[in-house]
Amino acid sequence: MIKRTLNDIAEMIQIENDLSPYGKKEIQGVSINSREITPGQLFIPFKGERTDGHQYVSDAIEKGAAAAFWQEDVPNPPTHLPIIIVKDTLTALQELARAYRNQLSIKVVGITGSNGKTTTKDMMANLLALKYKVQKTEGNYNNHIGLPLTILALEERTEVAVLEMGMSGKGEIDFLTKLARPDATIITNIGESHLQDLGSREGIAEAKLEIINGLKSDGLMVYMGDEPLLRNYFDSYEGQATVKTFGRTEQNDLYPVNIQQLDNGSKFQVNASEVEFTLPILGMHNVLNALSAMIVAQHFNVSFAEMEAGLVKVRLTNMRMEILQGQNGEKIINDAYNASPTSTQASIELLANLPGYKKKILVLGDMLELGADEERFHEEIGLSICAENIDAVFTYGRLGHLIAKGAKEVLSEDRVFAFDEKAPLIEELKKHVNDETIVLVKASRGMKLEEVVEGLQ
Ligand SMILES: CC(=O)N[C@H]1[C@@H](OP(=O)(O)OP(=O)(O)OC[C@H]2O[C@@H](n3ccc(=O)[nH]c3=O)[C@H](O)[C@@H]2O)O[C@H](CO)[C@@H](O)[C@@H]1O[C@H](C)C(=O)N[C@@H](C)C(=O)N[C@H](CCC(=O)N[C@@H](CCC[C@@H](N)C(=O)O)C(=O)O)C(=O)O
Ligand SMILES: Nc1ncnc2c1ncn2[C@@H]1O[C@H](COP(=O)(O)OP(=O)(O)OP(=O)(O)O)[C@@H](O)[C@H]1O
Ligand SMILES: C[C@@H](N)C(=O)N[C@H](C)C(=O)O
Repeated sequence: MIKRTLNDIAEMIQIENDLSPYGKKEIQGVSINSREITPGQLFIPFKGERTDGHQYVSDAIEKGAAAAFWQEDVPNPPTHLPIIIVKDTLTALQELARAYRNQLSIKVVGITGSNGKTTTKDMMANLLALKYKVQKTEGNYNNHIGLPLTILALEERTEVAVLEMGMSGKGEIDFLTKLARPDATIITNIGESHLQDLGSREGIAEAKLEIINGLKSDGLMVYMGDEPLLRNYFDSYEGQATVKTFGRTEQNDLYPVNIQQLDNGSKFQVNASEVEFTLPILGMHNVLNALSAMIVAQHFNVSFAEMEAGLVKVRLTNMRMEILQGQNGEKIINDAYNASPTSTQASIELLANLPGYKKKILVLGDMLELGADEERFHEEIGLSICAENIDAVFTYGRLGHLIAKGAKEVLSEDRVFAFDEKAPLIEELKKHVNDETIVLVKASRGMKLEEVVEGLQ
């Protein structure tokens, strides 16, 4: 984590404060939450939806914070305390992170895409940790606040930082990538996430492609080559970066062969090696996520034989294809972190192809932020369900009724159940599960469908 004096920090964010007598006081790390302060940190207050962090500056320092920022338009700064007056605390956080990143002799991998950023980040970190001291985005800290916090948590001796870059609007990735200045970048896919804000998949692709704006000129750009919106862009790309593709088809630089679906993951080989890889994470989409990380790992001189050891140890951030056990002996795939049409289709494909279960049940909730076509997207999900592979569908939420409507076109009505409340859904679902059943649970973050998973356990 960042360790600098207050004088250093004033210089790094280019402000002129008389910090005496505190100028030589050193901070260790940064926090935006006084409830989580650890000794020596710099506390950065934000005006939030529920309260203003400036109310907690004195409290933070009493709890051991070494110093705090204070936004100049907030009255009554506690001048008797070690504080740095700034024009805007968010900008100060971001510029401190930018300056710190530029002082570090570190390689950076930036990962974006509609789906799979967090998963790919976890896989990437595992592969690079075989050879390097690696730090990565924790959880989903991937935006204009989370990414700067992640950078400021980097140790001076860290060799590679794996940073997740999220967005829900144009210009957001451009800001993040120019701050992080990555040496390698990945675009996992182009789905429909945040379509409401971006207007079209073309708009989503344009926003994701901003990641190349911060890529080092001799850097590596890796993208999902089966996506026409990306391939069309790179077919006329004239930049100096090395461009590599991954995907299902042989048009890509790296693609999987001899894929075996296991009950807890996949075995596969790739076109560029004889090594057989085992990925203890379900789903073909996660094989693709692994391929993107493997291309970057190869760029960092990690061998395929070493990658085999790295992939077999991958453990994902929770609620992504998390395999759990229910009260009645059923297996549960908790994939409830988030959902869009692309990620939901990937999960339905996974469940349909999973060997070893007599009964397979889908529990699907609303997919949010999809814009004007949201109802069509949900009905199409229902229509896509294959009656031969899926035994029952339970839906939750207003838009879940549209999934049910589509599902009833392909499954008999007695195999489709739509609910507006979680408790009755859980009660009915328990009647349908036993030790030969597997249940997959998926919806957007805002639906909190993990509460259904908890109801089964
Ligand atoms: C600034 C902050 O901390 N926000 C979080 C806070 O929000 P809220 O406004 O409710 O804060 P409060 O009013 O409660 O408090 C104000 C501040 O005061 C501090 N404080 C309060 C009380 C106290 O006793 N002491 C205090 O110090 C407090 O800490 C505040 O700083 O709480 C919300 C609920 O927990 C958080 O959600 C909110 O976090 C915001 C959203 C945030 O951006 N956090 C980042 C660190 C982050 O990276 N969060 C990720 C999610 C990122 C994300 O959604 N990514 C998108 C893509 C990017 C979209 C982009 N357009 C965007 O807007 O994000 C994606 O799809 O992945 C995470 O948490 O997982
Ligand atoms: N390559 C992929 N293609 C389609 N769906 C995917 C892919 N990778 C992951 N998913 C699905 O997306 C869900 C979210 O995965 P993950 O958290 O890694 O993505 P993310 O991009 O970080 O998501 P978010 O933007 O919501 O934070 C997973 O539970 C999985 O269902
Ligand atoms: C908060 C934003 N990153 C997100 O995940 N939106 C989804 C669609 C949700 O809120 O469920």
